[in-house]
Amino acid sequence: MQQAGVTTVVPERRIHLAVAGARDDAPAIPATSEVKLDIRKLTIIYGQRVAVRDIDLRIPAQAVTAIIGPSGSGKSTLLRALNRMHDDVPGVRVTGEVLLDGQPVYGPEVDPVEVRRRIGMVFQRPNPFAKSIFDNVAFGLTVFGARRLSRREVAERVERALRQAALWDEVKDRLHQPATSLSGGQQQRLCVARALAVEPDVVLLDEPTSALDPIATGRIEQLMRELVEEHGYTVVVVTHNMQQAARVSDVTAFMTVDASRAGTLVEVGPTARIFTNPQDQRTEDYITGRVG
Ligand SMILES: Nc1ncnc2c1ncn2[C@@H]1O[C@H](COP(=O)(O)OP(=O)(O)OP(=O)(O)O)[C@@H](O)[C@H]1O
Repeated sequence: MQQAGVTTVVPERRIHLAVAGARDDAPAIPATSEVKLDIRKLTIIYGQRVAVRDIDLRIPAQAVTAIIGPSGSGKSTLLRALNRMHDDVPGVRVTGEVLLDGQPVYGPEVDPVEVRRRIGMVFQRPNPFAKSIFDNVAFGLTVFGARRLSRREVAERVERALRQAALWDEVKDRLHQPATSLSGGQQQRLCVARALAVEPDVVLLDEPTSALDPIATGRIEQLMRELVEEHGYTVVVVTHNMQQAARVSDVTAFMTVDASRAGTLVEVGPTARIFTNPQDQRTEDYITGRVG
């Protein structure tokens, strides 16, 4: 991971982005790159209020996509719509389409539980259950499991998920201790492991480091890259932290609030381009700290 800041030219002006390590080594997303999630005309309404309007966004497979934007621009609302987290909230209406590998996530015959197995989620604050480390990771295997796994299969899945979440070495000798005995950063990696145990395709992370110190934050950032580069997951992360978006993501989507206070997507593109040569004035104003 690069750590240096980048000085760059944004139309006719030199701006030192207060962005450590923008991923200028990241390849541009080729036009043919596989689309994992295809979001079409997605609108999300809370009661009478449109929170997010007409979002068209394609999330590439096996890449980290960051969603950035000011508070209230609907980043979390959009993220939650991707795996139907709004289904159980009264008064929330979602229109438009989300396709996962070309298949509608909101189709009438689609089981939302299966959607959530394929699209896992990690929240802002680590939220382990009041159970052991092992049982936290094994939990989803009982909820989502199509068939009952043997004890050995469960143990193998738990170990694999903990390894992928870069936590195995720290917990392998204390798997039956309470999850609450872990540090905040370890708890957050445990939550990642819990999401991975059911073998999803996509991992959504909603401000996953906002409650963590810089070292634990760095570990989660590194983990996001490993999930993509070593294990082939598709990662979507909502973050307030532009340095984080620049460090970890391949693609950045910038959202803002329109005149009617609905969240809209302003632009999306390879992260290096968004941070060095944004096409829209609103993006430039945000990344250079003039608004936000
Ligand atoms: N459950 C809810 N009921 C009603 N309105 C909501 C609900 N959740 C969010 N909103 C509203 O929807 C809008 C978008 O909120 P959201 O949390 O998605 O934005 P955000 O960009 O993620 O903000 P932040 O960066 O502050 O987390 C806000 O105006 C918010 O008040």
